[in-house]
Amino acid sequence: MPVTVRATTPADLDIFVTTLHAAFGRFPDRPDEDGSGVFWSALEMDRNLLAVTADGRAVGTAAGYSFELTLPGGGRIPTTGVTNVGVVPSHRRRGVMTALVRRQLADLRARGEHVAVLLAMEATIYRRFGYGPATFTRRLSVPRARAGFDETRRGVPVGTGSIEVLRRQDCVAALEEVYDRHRRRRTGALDRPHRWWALGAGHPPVSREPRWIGLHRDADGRPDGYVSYRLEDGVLLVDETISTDDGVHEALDRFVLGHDLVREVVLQDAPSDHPLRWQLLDHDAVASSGDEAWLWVRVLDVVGALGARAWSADGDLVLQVEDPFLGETARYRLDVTDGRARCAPTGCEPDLTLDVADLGSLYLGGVSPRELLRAGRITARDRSVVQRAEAMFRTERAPWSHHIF
Ligand SMILES: CC(=O)SCCNC(=O)CCNC(=O)[C@H](O)C(C)(C)COP(=O)(O)OP(=O)(O)OC[C@H]1O[C@@H](n2cnc3c(N)ncnc32)[C@H](O)[C@@H]1OP(=O)(O)O
Repeated sequence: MPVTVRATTPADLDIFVTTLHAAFGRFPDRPDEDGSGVFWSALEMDRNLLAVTADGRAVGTAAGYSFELTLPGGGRIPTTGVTNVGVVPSHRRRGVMTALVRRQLADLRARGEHVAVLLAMEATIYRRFGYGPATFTRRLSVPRARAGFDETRRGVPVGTGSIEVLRRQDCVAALEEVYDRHRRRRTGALDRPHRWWALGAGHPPVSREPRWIGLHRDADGRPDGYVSYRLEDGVLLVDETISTDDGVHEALDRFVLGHDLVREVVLQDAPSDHPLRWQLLDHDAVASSGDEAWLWVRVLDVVGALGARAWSADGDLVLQVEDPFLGETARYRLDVTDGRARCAPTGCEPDLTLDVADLGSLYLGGVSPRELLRAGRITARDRSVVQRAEAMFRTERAPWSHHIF
């Protein structure tokens, strides 16, 4: 049965939420009277889509949030966080999602956006639509009894700040401000618009669920980091540790790893390059699990996207980018001088040939071209090209994203 995809308005909120929850098999929570209090409260109803059957039944949804994404080199671009894609079980596998995604990608291109991003429910769904996994997280668990820091390291930070334990609701403004400073500097991070904090939308510590916050302040008393956590049956679970400085980050890690009445500390969704095991006396005390993709990137405009980020090495590359979902193939010449790129369509022979989803994976510098070559995902003219690509795409730190939307 053919469906029509149409944009929603605020008047569609109820039908949007009901259809979405039917797709997920859940009953919709209702937000508080002021519109706050559940993760989807920050929906932008002028940006969402509904798939409707010929007899007027809503059977599918897709949403977009307006975010800003931090790129390698610190540039920031507007991007859409795609989410709430759902098709009611009675209408699956008939192309409803495909119709929603096709319309959404066209809309996002019309807005002039270079990339779209999403968090995937299942890693098998989104590659076909041109999204590639681009940032990664892992779960780090440490038995507290083995959590001693190695004080003989050459670079043990000299802490001049302090940590205060507060309830989440008593320091929201400080959390918002610290997060905002962090995300402007961290490649792969998304902003958390004020509206999310004001509504308590999203997940802790943005949402209003009770949390303890270790708020770090510098020597002048200015907040410059925090850790959001709770204790469950002797396990201290960290939602996120946010700071703009490695020394502050270590101070916050020391704080949770030194907490009394705790058997184990779990850093959920930690960056993939967290140096914790190199900071402890017992290298093997840190168990890493749950390695997974977090942010998936979909390049919409190759010229705009490649021109917007900074590059770690100068050089030139010709990329052939294949986009089977949109039925497009094109070659682009990338010329990098002093870390900035000029990118333009070309007719030259390609150095690298890759799917647009793999370009999305490489874009933020969190995935190595060599690894994709070894995996058979990209092809290269010769080895020297891969070395050059490796040096150019690389970023100093792994990109990390931790906004749940
Ligand atoms: C960013 C986010 O919102 S993540 C949340 C995604 N939503 C959910 O998981 C909610 C529960 N699931 C659903 O609502 C639906 O099954 C959806 C949205 C995942 C898919 O909707 P459908 O309308 O059935 O997809 P559609 O018929 O367009 O299928 C497109 C292709 O994706 C494939 N596909 C669809 N769902 C899945 C899946 N869960 N895993 C792997 N492949 C899938 C289909 O087989 C089809 O492949 P083909 O083109 O080779 O034939």
